[in-house]
Amino acid sequence: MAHNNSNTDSQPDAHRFSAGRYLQRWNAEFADPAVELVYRKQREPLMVRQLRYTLLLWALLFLLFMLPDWLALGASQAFFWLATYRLVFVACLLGGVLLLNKYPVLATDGRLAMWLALLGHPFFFLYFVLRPDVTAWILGVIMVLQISVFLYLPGRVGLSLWVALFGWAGSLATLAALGMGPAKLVGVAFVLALPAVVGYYTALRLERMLRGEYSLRQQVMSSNAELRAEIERRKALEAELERQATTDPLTGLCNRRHYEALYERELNRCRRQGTGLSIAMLDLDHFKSVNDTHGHEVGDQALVHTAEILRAGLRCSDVVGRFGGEEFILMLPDTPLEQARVVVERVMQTLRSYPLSGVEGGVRITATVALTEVKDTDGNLSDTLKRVDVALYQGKAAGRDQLVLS
Ligand SMILES: Nc1nc2c(ncn2[C@@H]2O[C@H](COP(=O)(O)OP(=O)(O)OP(=O)(O)O)[C@@H](O)[C@H]2O)c(=O)[nH]1
Repeated sequence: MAHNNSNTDSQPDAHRFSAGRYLQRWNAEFADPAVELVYRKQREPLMVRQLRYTLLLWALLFLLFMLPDWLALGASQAFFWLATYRLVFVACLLGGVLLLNKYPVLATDGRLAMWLALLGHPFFFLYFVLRPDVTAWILGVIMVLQISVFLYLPGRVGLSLWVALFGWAGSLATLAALGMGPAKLVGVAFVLALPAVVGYYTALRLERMLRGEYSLRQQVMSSNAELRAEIERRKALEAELERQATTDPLTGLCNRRHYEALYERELNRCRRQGTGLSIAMLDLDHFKSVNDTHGHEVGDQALVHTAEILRAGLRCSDVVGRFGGEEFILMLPDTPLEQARVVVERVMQTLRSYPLSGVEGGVRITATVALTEVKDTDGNLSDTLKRVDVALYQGKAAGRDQLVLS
């Protein structure tokens, strides 16, 4: 497979990870290098810890095994060479730990561990030369090493394979150089190959499992993110639908349906608390001529302008609505008629004082307003509005731009 886009974000697309399908067969690494890098980055802290312990353990074992050397070889030249190799190699291992602390990426990159493992192997080849009496033991140790290279080096099966091949070939070459016969060499080749093969396939399965599990986790996380985004989108859509269902699209004020619901709620509350609820109907004067003179668009602007003045001139708890046309309705909870009158007169005055700008000469707007306080006999909004309509009609007939109480 080939992916062209190299995404190094911490969460690459889910479809790039369909449950390990994109793992390379021979080393169980992601075929997409970008995905492989992201995966290694995520494992880095754990791998650094593990590799640090492994290197320190190797260093300790290398030092400890100096004791059997001493017991077998005493203060001989062979001991000196082996001890020197041990000390140099231990120094390299400790250097590796220091490098690892400074560059944590070396843990998952795998090459530091590979070079250290390659450096450690010739020690055993030297052992073959200096201790021919314990060849079988050395072969045993190398077999353990073959497996441990796969199990303890960080998840780069491909690199571990090189180390195992080097140990296998180096051991055979050394033993051949020391005069081992072909029959024995073939036997040793098989014996040494066995742990390498077992180690390789075990590590391959382990790495495949780890990356497969990582892939699944990424898919789940990505699906969750998509789900969350979809939920957010639907919530926004619902809110928008709700807004459209309850507001007048031109002015953003409450529409009639919503207004009636709010009226019910406020009326019940005001009756319970014994406070007055006043309702005013505001009808713009000669609005037809605004449209006729300046055009429908300016007429719309005048409606928006009026809505802004109404909203700004009232309390937050007051409710302004537009029932269509050039009619606005004001609901003033907890406000008896006399107080409402003051408020409405103030709003009418503001309307008079602020003509619609942006049009040559401005558009002067006035309104006729009918105001009433909801009575106990009013069953619903229509009952109240009937009274208001009559008052409004009277206001219009009486010359407009005036407030009529009913
Ligand atoms: N621009 C615009 N005009 C509207 C809208 N709704 C209603 N109108 C206009 O408002 C005008 C209302 O006219 P009329 O009912 O005669 O009332 P008026 O001209 O204000 O006269 P009076 O109320 O008697 O003072 C009509 O020309 C409608 O077309 C709207 O949403 N936008």
